[in-house]
Amino acid sequence: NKMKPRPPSPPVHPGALPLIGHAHQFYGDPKHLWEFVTKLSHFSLKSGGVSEIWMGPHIMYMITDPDDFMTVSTKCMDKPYFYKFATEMFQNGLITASLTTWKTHRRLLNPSFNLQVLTSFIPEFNTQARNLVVSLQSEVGKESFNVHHYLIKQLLKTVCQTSLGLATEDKSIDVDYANATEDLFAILAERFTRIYLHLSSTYAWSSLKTKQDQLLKITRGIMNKIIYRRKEELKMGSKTENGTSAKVVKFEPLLNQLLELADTQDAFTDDEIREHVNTIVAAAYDTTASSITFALILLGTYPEVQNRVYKEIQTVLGDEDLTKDNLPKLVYLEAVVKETLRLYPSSPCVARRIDSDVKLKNYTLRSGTTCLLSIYGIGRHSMWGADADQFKPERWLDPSALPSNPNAFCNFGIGKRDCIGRVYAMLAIKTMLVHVLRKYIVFGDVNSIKAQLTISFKPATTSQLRLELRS
Ligand code: HEM
Repeated sequence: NKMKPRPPSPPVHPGALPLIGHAHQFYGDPKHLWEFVTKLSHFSLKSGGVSEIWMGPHIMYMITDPDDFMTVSTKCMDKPYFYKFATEMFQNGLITASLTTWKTHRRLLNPSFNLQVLTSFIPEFNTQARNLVVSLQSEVGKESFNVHHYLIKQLLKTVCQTSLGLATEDKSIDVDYANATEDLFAILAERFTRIYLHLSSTYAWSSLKTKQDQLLKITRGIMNKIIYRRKEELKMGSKTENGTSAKVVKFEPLLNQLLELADTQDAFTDDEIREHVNTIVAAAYDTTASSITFALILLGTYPEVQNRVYKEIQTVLGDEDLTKDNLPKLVYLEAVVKETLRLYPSSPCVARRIDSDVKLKNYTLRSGTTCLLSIYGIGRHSMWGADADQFKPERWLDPSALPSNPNAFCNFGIGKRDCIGRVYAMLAIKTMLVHVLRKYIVFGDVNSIKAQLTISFKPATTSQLRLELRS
């Protein structure tokens, strides 16, 4: 018999039922979803980096091995069927676009995220961080409060500024847009956890779909108005040397860059521009706000780390603003941010469609399945050492103490379909932290925080942080 033996299947997560597989285990609120994802990740880690779960008849693999993570990220660029749930929301935006559209559009968008463009945003990051410090003032000396709430609002404003370049007095993007986007994320997560809503035919009749349509009308309406107005302004030549009609803006916002590409290279339609801006705003503010929240809570839990960050800020910056020259000198702050992301990844799990058999180190993933890549699991892998679960920013200062595997830190994804905003995120996170820590001492206890997963990862506990004025 010359037939090759079938490669072994990865260990199956416990608790599968006939027909529905593990679908019932997904069912629950966002806190439950987070607990379940951590459970799946730990099972995969214990199973040598690959495990299997069944959403009804559909096979999904869970990967927590860095090499296998890299193999899947580079070989498979398309997204699985449940990303399509977000297609109505983001259409041809980078996250949900078809592979063909994605290839051309990613190439066109990459220059908008180069270092020169991003460093031109730093003064705006400083301004927004100062606004955050002012708005936090009312919490000084009070009980523990919901700092994530403040960060969501401030980061949405920041990302909208750099993406849209609205004048300071322009309130086009405000509570309505933020609330609608948050609710849309919650709808996506809820649909994912309810297998009977995976079919578009059943979803079409659900109350969730009705709510989604109403919310989409709001977000589209707001964005369309802004784009239309900007086009008119640019046409009328009110473009200033800053590249925008907004009087005080000193950079070229993303929207203007895209309109220019549309004008000169016929690169995008108006709808596509809206879809890109919408996607980028949504991908940016939520993840970044969560990361800053967890960094502050961790600094509040470990006062000696907070002191060391503060001392570094004093030595490197004194009272100066952040600039492209002094930012790279904040090495301990960078270590704190990376360590926060490693343990509390704001994008803890991404997924790929397996469209042809993929050979991994010990298993072969079958074509027609889905692969979940657990960023959370890689962050807790034993390659980080016996102290993998502990918050120790110092590990980043000693390269010999870090895992030798180049894919160990994969919080922004790996390969061509990685995060286009990784440098943007690092700049924004650091700027916000510097301004807050310079003004306040923060107190928190990370062990008292429950987390939840609604597309991105965030705190579920609302008492998160206390603030005292730094004297
Ligand atoms: C701490 C903050 C952030 C984290 C942890 C994060 C993480 C990620 C990850 C893991 C991916 C890959 C998704 C996948 O493989 O399916 C991704 C994609 C993406 N991110 Fe981020 N991100 C962050 C901030 C940002 C920011 C600030 C922006 C924009 C300014 C952004 C825009 C995007 C976009 C557009 C994609 C899709 C890229 C593509 O498919 O070509 N992200 N992000």
